Amino acid sequence: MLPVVVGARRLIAGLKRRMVMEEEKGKEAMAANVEEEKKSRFRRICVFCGTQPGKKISYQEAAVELGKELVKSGIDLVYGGRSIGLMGLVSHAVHDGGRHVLGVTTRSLMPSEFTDQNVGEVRTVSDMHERKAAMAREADAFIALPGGYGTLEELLEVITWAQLGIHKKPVGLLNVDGFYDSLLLFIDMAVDEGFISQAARHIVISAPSAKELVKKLEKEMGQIFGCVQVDQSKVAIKETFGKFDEVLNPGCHYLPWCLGKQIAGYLSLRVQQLDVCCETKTMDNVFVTVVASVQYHAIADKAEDAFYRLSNTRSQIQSYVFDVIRASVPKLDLDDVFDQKNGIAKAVEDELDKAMSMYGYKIVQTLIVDIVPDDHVKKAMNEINAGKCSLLSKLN
Ligand SMILES: C/C(=C\CNc1ncnc2c1ncn2[C@@H]1O[C@H](COP(=O)(O)O)[C@@H](O)[C@H]1O)CO
Repeated sequence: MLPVVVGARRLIAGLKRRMVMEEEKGKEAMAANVEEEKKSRFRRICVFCGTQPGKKISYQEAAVELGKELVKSGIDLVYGGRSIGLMGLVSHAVHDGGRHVLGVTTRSLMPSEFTDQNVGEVRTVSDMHERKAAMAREADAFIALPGGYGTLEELLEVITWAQLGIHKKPVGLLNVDGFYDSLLLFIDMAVDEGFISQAARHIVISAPSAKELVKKLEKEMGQIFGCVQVDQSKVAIKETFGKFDEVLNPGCHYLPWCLGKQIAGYLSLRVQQLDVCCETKTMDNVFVTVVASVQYHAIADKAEDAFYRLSNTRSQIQSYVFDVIRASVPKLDLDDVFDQKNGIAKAVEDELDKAMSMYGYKIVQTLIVDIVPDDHVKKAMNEINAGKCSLLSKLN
């Protein structure tokens, strides 16, 4: 046979083999995609984020990471429709990964002089209110990446709508590098001050990475469908129409929200530790810092008290420790404080246990882990000790 024909045959056979391999690969990829898509309960997520890229590279990386996570989970995107800042990064990542991108914009936000490289479908609506309503309607959940006023406004609106029962879609904060720490602290403070209820506090779900956040939102979505999972070492507080109903133990529970059932929050039963530094003065006028270490846990049978009666357990424990130490140490000389540290610890523990059991907490152990006298006294004590040592060495 002519060498040209042999070469052509080999080439065709090689091509055929490659085609079969590509087909197999395609099938595997499709199977993997189907597998991935099965993973999410969400069809489409709405992302709010900055029109600016932000100063840290981590913000931009997080936008791309979120886009890729949506693709991996088979979730489409709805967003504000511009291709600038973090908005551009997340929308391109989703589009490049083959998922559908819906940008909702208004004529005023998207004038013809802007030459954004928009991807996917762009829907133009008449005003900003209609735009937000359309984005919310099209999504099964919301995620806020770092951003400015626009992002905050969109985020707070969907949180408020959830609080009012206008929607039942989970709301997540992608807390990149602690960007949203101060907002979360503000929310906790508003809960402590009585402006936000415990139940409404749980509307906001946060995580430092896209993967964790999507997972948490999925879990929350299960809850919205009525299934609640209580993890080991925790109990959940169930309310019916805002009133305490029962304490749920670890496992799976069904809570139909249409009958007013909901989880007001979770309570950890694990032992926790709090170190309290208390400055006080001894009878011989030495300023000392006494460091007490308290181990405590919520009592399962008193979970209702532990959840509702105290807004800040740790600051309450701290106040009791201060009270007992400031009542006992000034009655003792410095040397006696060292000698009687176990007695002081016992007094703190007894007082704490009595007081905290009313609030559903058990004090496991209290130790005085350090007694630090004022610097001048420490120096003087060191000098006295050094003097004693040199005298002893001379005598020997
Ligand atoms: C800043 C510039 C134009 C602003 N144009 C916007 N276009 C589209 N969407 C916007 C715009 N401004 C705010 N949004 C929405 O709010 C979020 C971003 O606002 P932030 O203040 O940057 O956080 C975003 O989710 C949008 O939906 C000049 O080019």
